[in-house]
Amino acid sequence: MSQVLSVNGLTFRHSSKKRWLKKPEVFSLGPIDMQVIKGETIAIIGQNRSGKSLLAKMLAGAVEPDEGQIQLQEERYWSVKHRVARKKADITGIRMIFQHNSESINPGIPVGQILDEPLRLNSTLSESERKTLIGDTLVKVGLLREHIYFYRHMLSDGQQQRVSLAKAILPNPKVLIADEPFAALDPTIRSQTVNLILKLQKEMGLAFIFISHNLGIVRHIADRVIVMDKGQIIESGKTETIFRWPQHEMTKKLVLSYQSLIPQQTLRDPE
Ligand SMILES: Nc1ncnc2c1ncn2[C@@H]1O[C@H](COP(=O)(O)OP(=O)(O)OP(=O)(O)O)[C@@H](O)[C@H]1O
Repeated sequence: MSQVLSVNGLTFRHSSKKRWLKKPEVFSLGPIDMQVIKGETIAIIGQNRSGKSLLAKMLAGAVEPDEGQIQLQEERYWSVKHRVARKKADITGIRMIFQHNSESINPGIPVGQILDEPLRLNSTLSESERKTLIGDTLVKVGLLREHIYFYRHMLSDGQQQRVSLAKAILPNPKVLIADEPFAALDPTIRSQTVNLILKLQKEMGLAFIFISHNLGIVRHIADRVIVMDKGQIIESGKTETIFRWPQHEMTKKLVLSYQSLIPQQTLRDPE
């Protein structure tokens, strides 16, 4: 099994300077160690403000850690010691999608242009190659080539989610990170999106790391679960092991509150 991502000693120390308009508060995260294998799905769970989003942002390169190292395959993607300038290939290797996906789609620009911009900046492809790639990617996420002419207001929530996904997978990343990707979607679109991501993972060998409060989805699609509390990973393991034999008190609490939402009949059913 090939490892795509390796994280060692990743640490973030809160400094009020970093968020000068927000209320000062003390928060530090890590040190975090984690390994990700090609094609696997990892869920990050935990209570509010446990540091899940911050970890995701550091992995995606949106927030700079204070210490540690992130290695994407053999390439050092980020390291404090070496302050390596991230190469284009590295930046496109890990991509992130957000919960409020419509905000990531500029309302004044047609879909084709939105998708072309990062390609234009990060690749050496010609205009016609980019157009073909964008069309193919739209089809891959279940949209039409003609959607390049559409503006945000002409798209449904589900279609907007697909555009965000298309944007994320265009540079053919190794790892896709998503912060609550299913939370804002209604149940039908949610299950379509889940299936779409599973399909893309199979086709592209994409590793998928997602944050979710929806433990039903977590149990359904994650191979492994990472549990966070107060900026630390307090427990991690195979999904079924975590759900059946949670060790840490916080994990027990999360699993119990999830089980209380499942109809009792389902719980008592023999396997
Ligand atoms: N860019 C940042 N700079 C400094 N501090 C941050 C940054 N992003 C988040 N934090 C701090 O990290 C802490 C954890 O927040 P985070 O959003 O990671 O939690 P979370 O586990 O994702 O919570 P939720 O489930 O509510 O989304 C908070 O105290 C927040 O203020």
